[in-house]
Amino acid sequence: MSDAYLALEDGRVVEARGRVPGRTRGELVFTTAYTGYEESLTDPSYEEQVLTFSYPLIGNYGVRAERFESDRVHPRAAVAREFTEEVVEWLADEGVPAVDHLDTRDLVTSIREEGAMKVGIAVGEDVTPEDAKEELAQCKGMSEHVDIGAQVTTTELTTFEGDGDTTVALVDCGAKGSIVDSLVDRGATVHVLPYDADAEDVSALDPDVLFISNGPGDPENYTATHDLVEEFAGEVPLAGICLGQQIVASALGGTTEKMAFGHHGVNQPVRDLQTGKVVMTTQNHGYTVADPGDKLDVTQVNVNDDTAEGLASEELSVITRQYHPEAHPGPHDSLGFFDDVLAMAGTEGNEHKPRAVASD
Ligand SMILES: NC(=O)CC[C@H](N)C(=O)O
Repeated sequence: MSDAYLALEDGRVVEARGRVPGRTRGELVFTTAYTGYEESLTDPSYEEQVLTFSYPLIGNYGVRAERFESDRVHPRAAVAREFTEEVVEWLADEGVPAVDHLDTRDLVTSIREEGAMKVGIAVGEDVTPEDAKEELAQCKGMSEHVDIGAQVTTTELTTFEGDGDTTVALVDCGAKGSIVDSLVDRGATVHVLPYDADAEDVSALDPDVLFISNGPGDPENYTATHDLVEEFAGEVPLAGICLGQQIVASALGGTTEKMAFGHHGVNQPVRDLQTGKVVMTTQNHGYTVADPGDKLDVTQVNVNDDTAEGLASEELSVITRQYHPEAHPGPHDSLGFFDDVLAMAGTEGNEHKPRAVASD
């Protein structure tokens, strides 16, 4: 008997050590990031997912709130080979079930071979495999969370003042805090809007850039955000990261699709098609732009699988990234993206010198 069971969609039930009790379910994904567990666990993009760490020891440098990317832990549960006590206390405070002492390498291999799969989790003294199977039976597919943006967005307009003269309207579909920081660091004033903001809300801000954030779930479900992109394309420069790239592409005539298990890690190589330069990037996504349509050009591709990593339109003033140029966690190779966004706005930021060694 064990005090923790994972019921997988492929029919297996895996035993583990229970670290934080609870019963839950979600799409089982993994990250190969070997640092940044605080940033990953507080990334709203993981909403409704169960996050498995391929790196064996999670918590070896403590837990500090200043590294958090949002105000709470977003995965429905956390899985690792070993969690430290400090991480267990943090997850317990947040009410997030956690398990360890299982073969996470085997779990990651299964996800790689069979694709991201649903999982039911039951943790506690008297749990049984049937409890985990009951959770699995209730688990929705990611695309079935049709209003997932409501679970992660800001409830009201929030402004972060910069000392330059660029105004950015950022639509919060589950934005990581370091995206806002990266813009404010460069002098922009960032108005963070709810994911379902309408055209009047944006026009009232008279922004130099409309920026669509990262976020969880299927990009096709963000209908209000699609409408904003369609409304302002060609009127206001557009930028987007991860989910933002997917929504912009879809709203401008492209298509998106679900990947087998996505890209979740901090060492994904991306090549710029113009310069040929390769940068290492942080990635966390399970959907991708299958076809950018005829209004956007692919400017950067993933070296491993040729998926679209950067899109642009000079005519419409659009620049988007599938990866996370803000890092947090991961390499700073692509922080220059934020300078490019402000340059596209045609205004001057502050004298900030990008922290990155090289921009993408
Ligand atoms: N980090 C993100 O913005 C993720 C985008 C989208 N939910 C995906 O999984 O592809």
